[in-house]
Amino acid sequence: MHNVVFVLGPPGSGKGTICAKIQENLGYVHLSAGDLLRAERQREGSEFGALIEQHIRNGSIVPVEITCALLENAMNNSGDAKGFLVDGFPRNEDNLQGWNKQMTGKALIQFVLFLSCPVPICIQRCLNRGQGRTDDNEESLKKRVETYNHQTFPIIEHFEKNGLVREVKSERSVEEIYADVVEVFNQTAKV
Ligand SMILES: Nc1ncnc2c1ncn2[C@@H]1O[C@H](COP(=O)(O)OP(=O)(O)OP(=O)(O)O)[C@@H](O)[C@H]1O
Ligand SMILES: Nc1ccn([C@H]2C[C@H](O)[C@@H](COP(=O)(O)O)O2)c(=O)n1
Ligand SMILES: [Mg+2]
Repeated sequence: MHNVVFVLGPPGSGKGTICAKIQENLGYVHLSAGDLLRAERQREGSEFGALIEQHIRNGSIVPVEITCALLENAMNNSGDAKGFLVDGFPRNEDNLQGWNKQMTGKALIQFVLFLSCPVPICIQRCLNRGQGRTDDNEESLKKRVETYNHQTFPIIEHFEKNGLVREVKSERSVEEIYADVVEVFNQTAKV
């Protein structure tokens, strides 16, 4: 049974940055759904490359059958990990239903780490990111924020109703955010 922490928040809220620090210090393995999709997009012979690129540029969400298979494969190939930080997933109802269908009995959701951050700050972070992403532009970001507000935030609200959300305000410095994140993990370990 894989232990899983979902990491959600608007584009540019710092999910990847904070997950990297958690992985470095707390023994969890970071799996970014976006990174896995970008790798699949580039993979020689992938039948999904064009579809993935279209969704990424459009800020829309790839069908869960593709994304969940990549996540499950990565978890199964990660050896005996303490747990997995599943970054940027589930991002919509299709993701959530697909996860429930494919991963029930295989994964236990410990909690959802929600990095909340004002959208204008997030947009500036993405525009300044400098990683050459095809979706770090005004047009794509507009659509990504739209997707987050209308499709992803309802997923966070779903988990909130089940008492699983741990919100950390993320407009602050990385150090301040991470200090609160460590406390969240410490509190979970005590339960
Ligand atoms: N607390 C912070 N303060 C200032 N800059 C930050 C902070 N956290 C992350 N950044 C920077 O903002 C950019 C976006 O961060 P990151 O890639 O971690 O966000 P993300 O939530 O994973 O975004 P996406 O959903 O687009 O993948 C990066 O350039 C990162 O270095
Ligand atoms: N569950 C997911 C996660 C990501 N994607 C696609 C669409 C996103 O805009 C893009 C980039 O994700 P990020 O690296 O910003 O977390 O990847 C998806 O379709 N489904
Ligand atoms: Mg990211």
